[in-house]
Amino acid sequence: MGRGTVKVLPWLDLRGKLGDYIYSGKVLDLLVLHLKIFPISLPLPFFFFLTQIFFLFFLFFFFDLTAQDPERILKMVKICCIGAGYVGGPTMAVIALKCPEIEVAVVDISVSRINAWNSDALPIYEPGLDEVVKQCRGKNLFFSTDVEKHVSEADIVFVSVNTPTKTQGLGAGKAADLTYWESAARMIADVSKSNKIVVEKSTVPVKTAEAIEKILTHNSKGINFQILSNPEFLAEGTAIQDLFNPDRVLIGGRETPEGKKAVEALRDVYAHWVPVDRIICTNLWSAELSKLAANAFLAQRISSVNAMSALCEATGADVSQVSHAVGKDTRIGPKFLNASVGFGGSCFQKDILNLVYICECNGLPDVANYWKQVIKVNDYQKTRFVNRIVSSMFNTVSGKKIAILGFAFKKDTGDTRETPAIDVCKGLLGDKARLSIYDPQVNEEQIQRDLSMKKFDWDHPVHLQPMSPTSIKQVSVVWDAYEATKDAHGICILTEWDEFKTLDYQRIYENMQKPAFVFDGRNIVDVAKLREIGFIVYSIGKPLDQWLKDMPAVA
Ligand SMILES: NC(=O)C1=CN([C@@H]2O[C@H](COP(=O)(O)OP(=O)(O)OC[C@H]3O[C@@H](n4cnc5c(N)ncnc54)[C@H](O)[C@@H]3O)[C@@H](O)[C@H]2O)C=CC1
Ligand SMILES: O=C(O)[C@H]1O[C@H](OP(=O)(O)OP(=O)(O)OC[C@H]2O[C@@H](n3ccc(=O)[nH]c3=O)[C@H](O)[C@@H]2O)[C@H](O)[C@@H](O)[C@@H]1O
Repeated sequence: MGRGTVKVLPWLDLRGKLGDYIYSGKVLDLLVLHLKIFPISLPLPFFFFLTQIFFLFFLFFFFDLTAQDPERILKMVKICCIGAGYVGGPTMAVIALKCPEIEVAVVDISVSRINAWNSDALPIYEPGLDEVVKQCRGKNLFFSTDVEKHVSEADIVFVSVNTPTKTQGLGAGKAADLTYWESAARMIADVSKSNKIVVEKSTVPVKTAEAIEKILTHNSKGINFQILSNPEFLAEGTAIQDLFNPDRVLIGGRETPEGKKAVEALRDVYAHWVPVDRIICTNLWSAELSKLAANAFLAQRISSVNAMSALCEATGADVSQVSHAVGKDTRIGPKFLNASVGFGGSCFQKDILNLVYICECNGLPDVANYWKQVIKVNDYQKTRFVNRIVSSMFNTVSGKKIAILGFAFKKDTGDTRETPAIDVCKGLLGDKARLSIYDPQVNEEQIQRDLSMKKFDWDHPVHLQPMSPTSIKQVSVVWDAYEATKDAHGICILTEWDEFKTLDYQRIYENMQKPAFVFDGRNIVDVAKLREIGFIVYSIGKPLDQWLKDMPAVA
């Protein structure tokens, strides 16, 4: 490998591109490039032949490509990623697409997941993913359960396994459970016969690299392992876009000559499509902590705006107007200021709990308490939403049908991990409501499983999760918003799917019990229009109907 020094100047960047064409055998592309540079040669075959020869000489001798990259010519670089999940799958597919000369194997202990990756129905729904996988699968992208074989053959091993919150023992409810990480590290040490770069892709506590280094070096049989931290910042629903055009790529490594070489090698992979000024190289601990910090900052913005939404309802202000005015300040910026029923997803809560635990372990209880508040406000927001529903429906929803529109934690994903819908549904079921749930990407089995699973149990490999949870009788799952809302007393919008904006609310109103309520947890409906139809509308952080003012919710 080794275009590490190559990307600094534009003409050297061109050399990199030419090198890629040569190494990946794209002879036709090379000829096209040649014609672009010497268009005059097309009608003159002899001149074309001469300039082609000149062009190749120019490449090999002037730019001295062979001397720069002897290893790349002799040996195709192999990457293996342990963990074919929401991060491992899309990230490796994009690396395979952007680096045709690199062979990428994604491995997992879950047979069903790997089978799905090898089928037409991929195991995760992510816009644009299908096309990327289809372009590379079977060429330089492979999905396999033969974990050991692919790890032993790889030059770079990414580890992208689950890092759930511990549910038992020391640090239960906060600390990260590194069981899967540790078992992956021990397996790497066991099967390796050549030097490797091991990359932390999972989100891990600060100093995990040190622990992993110890496991690897104590079991290494003389093999050299370099550990890098390369946290992932993609968001679900926009993963492919985020991977194609990341705000930054972060690589942390040891500040030794070997560590720096390893950082350079990984930087070379990303440099195939990410501009070098967006590839940030730091020490290991900064990279590990930056990931936790980034998620904590993002979640904090949502809790801040959600806290404001409660104040808006109390005062008659409109949270969307407040967010807009605040976000116009260029120091604050407009993103991530949408009030909601609460943030969900597999990482925000888990990573903040992890951060809190690290602060406590480092004797910083005040810092820990500061971050804990972000989660407390999130829980408050979900409880507040449920209380608002129950109190406005005469303080009881017992036996009433409530339509739940949207169950995924955000639009454009089928992921339900830590979705606020779970807590809202559980709250309503606790008050004996009957729920009719519709989400365009989440099926009944998943919803029943989510509503019966214990907190944090979801974050384990699929085959280690409870197999057949008892299904909840008061919950039905339907495949149409109109079916879900038929004869319902109220509607809760819990995911901001675009299709919920354009439903025929007049038709829905006519088929509902009266008074008919809409509780919009995502601020996507046209409140004035719905009120005109006859609905009593609650929209997070918006001025309240007289009805709602008369029935205050106790948070
Ligand atoms: N989901 C997301 O959007 C993001 C997640 N992350 C982090 O990335 C890591 C992975 O997250 P996801 O991909 O969402 O999880 P996931 O649950 O979708 O995937 C993890 C995969 O690892 C496999 N696995 C576990 N132990 C294994 C072992 N020893 N050998 C082989 N395979 C094994 C599991 O079967 C599972 O398929 C977590 O640390 C998470 O915090 C980081 C950024 C974004
Ligand atoms: O570490 C991770 O797992 C990832 O977590 C988040 O990505 P993700 O959880 O996929 O989705 P987000 O777009 O961040 O949304 C998280 C939650 O916050 C909610 N949200 C988001 C933005 C907003 O303004 N308001 C709001 O309520 C969303 O609806 C969703 O429930 C981060 O955005 C990623 O950078 C990070 O890599």
